Amino acid sequence: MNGPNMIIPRTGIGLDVHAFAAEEDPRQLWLGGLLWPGERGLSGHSDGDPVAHAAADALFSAAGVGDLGTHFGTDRPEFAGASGVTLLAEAARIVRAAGFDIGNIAVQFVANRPKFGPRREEAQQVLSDAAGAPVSVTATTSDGLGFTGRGEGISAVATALVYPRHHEGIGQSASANLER
Ligand SMILES: Nc1ccn([C@@H]2O[C@H](COP(=O)(O)O)[C@@H](O)[C@H]2O)c(=O)n1
Ligand SMILES: C[C@@]1(CO)OP(=O)(O)OP(=O)(O)OC[C@H]1O
Repeated sequence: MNGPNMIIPRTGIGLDVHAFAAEEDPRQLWLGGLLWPGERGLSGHSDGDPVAHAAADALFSAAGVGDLGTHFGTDRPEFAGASGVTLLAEAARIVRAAGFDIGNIAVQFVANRPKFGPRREEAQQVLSDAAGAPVSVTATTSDGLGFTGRGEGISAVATALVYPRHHEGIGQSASANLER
């Protein structure tokens, strides 16, 4: 039952896909907030980190304050080459400014490589520091199927849980608080 003083958490979802850059392109791979030396880079306006981007989009979705394009559009030259960690930290700042606290973020990416397991703790630490809340990351292959199976790109999906810091009028004030 929803009492007048009950805090109702909100979930959000984010999905991001980046294609691998051409083989001759010197872009480096950024994934889960980490640099992966020797791995082929992903294309993108920013550093192309789908894990960080999906996490940021899940936060925006949970707070109901738009999405990645709303806040970090590709028409904004200041985000060219931007680090996914920086975008996630900025997304968390925006969501908190809109009146929400962040419970957690969970991300799963789909790729044949890099092999993520050995660097999971490192990635989770970097992303959790950026979000100021626990971020967990899991990885899977698509069993050789689809664009991820063919090694054409990497996809990531994320969920986030946020909850309003103050109960009153949060539905109306989320956008207004963004301006403050
Ligand atoms: N890039 C990846 C992909 C997967 N893993 C780990 O391997 C496990 C098995 O993958 P399946 O595709 O067969 O589910 C998976 O659960 C991950 O632990 C990985 O580290 N890096
Ligand atoms: C992050 C932004 C902005 O630099 O660019 P991309 O790196 O291309 O990433 P995408 O996931 O397509 O999201 C759009 C933009 O907000």
